[in-house]
Amino acid sequence: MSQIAMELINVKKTIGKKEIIKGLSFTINKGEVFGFIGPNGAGKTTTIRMMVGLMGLTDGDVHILGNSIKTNFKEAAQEVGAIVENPEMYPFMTGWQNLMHYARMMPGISQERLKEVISLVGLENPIKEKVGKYSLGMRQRLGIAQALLHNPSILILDEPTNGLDPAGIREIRQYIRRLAEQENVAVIISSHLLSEIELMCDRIGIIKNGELVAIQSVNGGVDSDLETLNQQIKMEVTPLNQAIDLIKKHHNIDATTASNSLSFTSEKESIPLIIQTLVNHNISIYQIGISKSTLEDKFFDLIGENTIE
Ligand SMILES: Nc1ncnc2c1ncn2[C@@H]1O[C@H](COP(=O)(O)OP(=O)(O)OP(=O)(O)O)[C@@H](O)[C@H]1O
Repeated sequence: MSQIAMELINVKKTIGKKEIIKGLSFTINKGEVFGFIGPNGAGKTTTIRMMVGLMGLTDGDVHILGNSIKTNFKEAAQEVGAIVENPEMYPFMTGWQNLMHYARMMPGISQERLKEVISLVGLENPIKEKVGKYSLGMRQRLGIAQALLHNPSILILDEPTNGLDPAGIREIRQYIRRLAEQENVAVIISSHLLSEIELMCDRIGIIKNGELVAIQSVNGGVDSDLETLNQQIKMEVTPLNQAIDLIKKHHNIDATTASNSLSFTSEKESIPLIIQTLVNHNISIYQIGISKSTLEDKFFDLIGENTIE
């Protein structure tokens, strides 16, 4: 069975004379959290509106579990749950009553399913309380529960962390990861704040001016089309200068120094080889620290801007 949940095939959108989306093609897998990132005005919301059928495509197609959104809209749409604008909730009704209200509009949603989605987003305790008393994070989770009622294979969230405090973001992150890992739901999240969603995504697609700039595996996945993040390595060694020369000579990497350490960036696969070179030349290694260069650095490199606002 195919692992592909959604496929964008050369999707284009022109509004008036302006080409807003200029031929986007990428796939999203089942059980994957995919971040859709770009500066304000890049075209994220427009793309998402097309993915969920709220807006027509000028050209190209979106396949959802193999069904074209153009020719098999009904089959495609029933596999998608989405929060595109802020979910409409009635503050004077309880969480349960709000969900019941939506469930009545859809055929075949059982009370069991309601309980299931409530537990998926961890709202068992406050579900009998009025939504007016909920925090923004709880309201977002209720919105996710609502979007999941009809058991879709794909959940699309446009800027789900907007306005949330760090604790709220952490909670959303937990439940989204759980959905992907336990329910095999493909989750697509858009954001212009990379640092907020970096930790919850498996892959990130960066969009700028309606074009895909890069697709990046967050944890350095094995997918061959994907560029993995370089590692930033810091080593405390002696003698320092000899170590720098050896790294340059044998691995063609320029290391820099700070106090009695050296640092450099390299692919993960090269790290053991570099260590071996140093050990073979009797360099004493006291400490090694490895950190990923942040996706934010990469993001700014790619879009060539210093700020995303
Ligand atoms: N109905 C429309 N008519 C004309 N231009 C539009 C329309 N909708 C969007 N645009 C333009 O298309 C571009 C992409 O907008 P979009 O809202 O998709 O970006 P975004 O990446 O979601 O940005 P944000 O992070 O600000 O939500 C912008 O330049 C916007 O001005």
